[in-house]
Amino acid sequence: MTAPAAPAPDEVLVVDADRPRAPGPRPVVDVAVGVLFDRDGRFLLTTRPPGKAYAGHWEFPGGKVEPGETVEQALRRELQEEIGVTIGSAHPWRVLEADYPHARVRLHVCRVFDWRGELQMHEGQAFAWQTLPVTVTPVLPGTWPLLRWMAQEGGPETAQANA
Ligand SMILES: Nc1nc2c([nH]c(=O)n2[C@H]2C[C@H](O)[C@@H](COP(=O)(O)OP(=O)(O)OP(=O)(O)O)O2)c(=O)[nH]1
Repeated sequence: MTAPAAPAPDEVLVVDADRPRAPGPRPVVDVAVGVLFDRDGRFLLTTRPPGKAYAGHWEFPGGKVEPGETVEQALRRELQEEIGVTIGSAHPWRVLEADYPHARVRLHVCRVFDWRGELQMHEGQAFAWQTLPVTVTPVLPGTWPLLRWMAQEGGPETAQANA
């Protein structure tokens, strides 16, 4: 069975362009990212755990898609593993390609309105429920475009209506 074609990105971002990359073509790593809303229309940001690239930077929770997984399955697994919540539907929203010194990633950003469970930070992350403009710092470079898209699109009511 052939893998489904990769979706065209809505935007391509080069991060820290002055820092060296491995020479030659680099594989693109698929990442499932969740914009999780609470009942008050706030969204969740978490910090990148110690030991990872850009540790301590704020991002939307998520992680790499494993072979054979759909984006929704990957997001469900990652959110269970990392923050202890079980999600219902994940609504595909946008795709961002980010070229970092450590990796090239394709972020499949989904919106999640339906989830249950108590937040548990299993990897020692900090978390914050946020509205725009966000008050946490530093924000991961590859998270800024998502926040900009949210600002362009309006509040959570608009997000849910368009999901
Ligand atoms: N989760 C998440 N990742 C993001 C965002 N923006 C962004 O550029 N990224 C990038 C950073 C990383 O290069 C990549 C996510 O990979 P990761 O290493 O955190 O994934 P993972 O949890 O599966 O990690 P591991 O199993 O290798 O430890 O996506 C975002 O808002 N959320």
